[in-house]
Amino acid sequence: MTETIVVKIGSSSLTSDEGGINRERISFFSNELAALHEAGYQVILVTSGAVAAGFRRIGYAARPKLIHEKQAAAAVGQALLMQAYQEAFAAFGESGGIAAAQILLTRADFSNRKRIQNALMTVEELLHQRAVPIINENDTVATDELKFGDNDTLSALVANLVKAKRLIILTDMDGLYSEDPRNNPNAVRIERVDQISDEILSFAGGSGSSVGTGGMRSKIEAARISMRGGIPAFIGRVCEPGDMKLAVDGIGKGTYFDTSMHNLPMKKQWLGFHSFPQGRIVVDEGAQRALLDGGKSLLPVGIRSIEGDFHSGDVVEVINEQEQILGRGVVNYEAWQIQAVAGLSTEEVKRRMEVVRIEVIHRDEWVTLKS
Ligand SMILES: Nc1ncnc2c1ncn2[C@@H]1O[C@H](COP(=O)(O)OP(=O)(O)O)[C@@H](O)[C@H]1O
Ligand SMILES: N[C@@H](CCC(=O)OP(=O)(O)O)C(=O)O
Repeated sequence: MTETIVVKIGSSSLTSDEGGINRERISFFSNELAALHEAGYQVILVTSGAVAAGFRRIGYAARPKLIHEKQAAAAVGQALLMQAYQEAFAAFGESGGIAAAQILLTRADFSNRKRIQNALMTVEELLHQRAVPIINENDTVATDELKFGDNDTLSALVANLVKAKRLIILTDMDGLYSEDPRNNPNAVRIERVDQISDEILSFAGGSGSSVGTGGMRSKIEAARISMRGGIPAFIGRVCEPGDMKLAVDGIGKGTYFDTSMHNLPMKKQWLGFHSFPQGRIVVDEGAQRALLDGGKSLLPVGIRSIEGDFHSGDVVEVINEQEQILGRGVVNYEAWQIQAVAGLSTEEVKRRMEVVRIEVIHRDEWVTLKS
């Protein structure tokens, strides 16, 4: 089977701080992507840069802050960005070059089964035809509260969706450092990460440039989503010819995030990444072990307390007493029912209440999110 690589390029690598596209950089990255394409990979690009590319052209002096101004800038910049990629990719391959295809997605598209399946089918057909799908958030329609905001998360969701061989997140730094090197030149680079611990998260700061948005923090969060879905990730820099291939081959300039997880089926991707939890269940250590290590269902006996007023069939988040998120699942009880039976043994629950299923969350309707 042909392997797919998802590459995410941030605004800071494609545009200048003053606004506008850096055509040289676009041409360089397109060269690097074409080399992967020619090596036989299926290549998907997740690109930022629409706002940064468009704000000057539309007449703003600096990157706008207001949502409608950003959306207007993105509407202008997205066209400029695609035009630049179209021109750059036209130079490769046979008869007219590699076709670059625009796909604009929102968070709402991922939550809607039909829409995301349609998007996936389109992406697969484009890859089959040896085109390069170029994905960005659909900034002009994404509402503030539902925005990805940065494209790091979007790229991890895309990598999961297509079951990529690797997610490559490119930025202006050659990997994750123990601290932002812009603030501390003595910070050391982390070569490999196999678990996103609190320490790793504490290393990551915000964006260093005036055009980037997410900084290292959102990249680490993206790596976590990717790893959860069984997709190894790389965060780093591609600055010399051949660097992209090295990054894919596991010897690039950056940090590698390894995973021993299996790919998540579509249903569990929805549960883990796209559903909207209606409440929280706090569980004890025994229940945590059963859910995380034992592949078991959640029973009333392991429940300490609940938060929120949810109904049977809703998605809830499960946390431990230290408030760490363990995962999400579809709950089989009403919130008031759990309140009545929390901490009780299965026999006692059955004695007190008529329930359709004894499991509060069945393991088939559960996805672990704690790494
Ligand atoms: N621990 C860290 N290691 C490396 N870079 C970091 C770290 N913490 C914060 N950063 C900053 O994250 C920036 C990259 O994120 P961002 O500006 O959002 O770029 P992009 O536009 O490529 O997504 C770097 O330029 C750097 O200043
Ligand atoms: N969709 C937006 C992405 C916003 C952004 O700047 O993201 P990033 O540079 O990846 O932190 C755009 O194209 O401008």
